[in-house]
Amino acid sequence: MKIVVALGGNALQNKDSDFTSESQLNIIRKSVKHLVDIIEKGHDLIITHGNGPQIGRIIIQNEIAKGITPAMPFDVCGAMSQGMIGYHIQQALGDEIKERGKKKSVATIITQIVVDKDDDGFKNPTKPIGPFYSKEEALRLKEEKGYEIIEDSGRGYRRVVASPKPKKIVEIETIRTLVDNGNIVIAAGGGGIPVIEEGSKLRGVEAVIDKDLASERLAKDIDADILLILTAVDKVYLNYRKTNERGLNKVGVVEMKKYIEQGHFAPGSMLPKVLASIGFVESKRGRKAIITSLDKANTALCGLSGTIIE
Ligand SMILES: Nc1ncnc2c1ncn2[C@@H]1O[C@H](COP(=O)(O)OP(=O)(O)O)[C@@H](O)[C@H]1O
Ligand SMILES: NC(=O)OP(=O)(O)O
Repeated sequence: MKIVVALGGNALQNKDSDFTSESQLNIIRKSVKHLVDIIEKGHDLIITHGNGPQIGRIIIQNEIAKGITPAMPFDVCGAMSQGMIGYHIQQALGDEIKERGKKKSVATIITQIVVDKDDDGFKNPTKPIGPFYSKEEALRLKEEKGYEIIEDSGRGYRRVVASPKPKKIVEIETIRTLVDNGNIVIAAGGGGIPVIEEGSKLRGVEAVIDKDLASERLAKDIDADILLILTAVDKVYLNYRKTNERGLNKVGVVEMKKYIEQGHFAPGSMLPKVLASIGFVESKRGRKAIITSLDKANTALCGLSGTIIE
């Protein structure tokens, strides 16, 4: 099977207070073991990943360094996050594959994704980036730096930025060629670098695309069989974090759409995962999406855990 695996933040970082490069590589080394288990079952993997915490921190580094060295624009920070995270996944995955006596090449593709310059996402910022703040810190940053702030699923306050929808993956032919030739590809990291078309040229824009929606685009474009979204929770829940919380196992798209209308999924966190899953499953008969945690990925592929949307 051809599987697009979307790695969420918890596969890339330990906790919000431990952001060293060493810590990121260590957690990725643990995460890739689950991915190599999938590869050993004979599946072809295309890996995407988030970058919300990482791009937020790169932007903070740029803000602090202002006056010493020029600040890089958002699109360049997005490219930096793709390179940084792709490098660690590429190294960790390559080492794990070698250790298990397998032969497979791993390559990261710096990926640009075309967005519509008039996308509503530019007017209404929804993508949380960077660290979590207390309410007081968040209000101070709003005042001092003009950040847009939201409360993020009961986990604290975060800066939000524009998040236009992904329309077209610029490097799709390269990705397809590498996948078709048996390579493991890391692409559309951080949702891809958002670019707009200006005549025959591309121009980077100030935004962060949602990686789950970008993963849906990629999974459709390479004709994947499964979109596997790995995050911090083992399942999608109804009435999440309430006393009547209930995990979803196998769900059809009609039922899932009903739950969206009832407001069960938080925008900026679970909602894009559910929307990406529905979009992928609806696009072709036989396609399946799974939302689960990294440690449940393998059992979920056997239909034994996670939320499976068919
Ligand atoms: N209905 C829901 N079911 C499960 N998790 C939910 C739900 N609504 C919001 N969430 C939150 O969404 C989080 C996943 O989104 P996010 O942290 O943005 O993902 P990522 O792993 O891609 O960074 C979960 O860890 C949980 O805190
Ligand atoms: N770009 C993006 O969606 O990142 P996260 O998954 O880390 O939020």
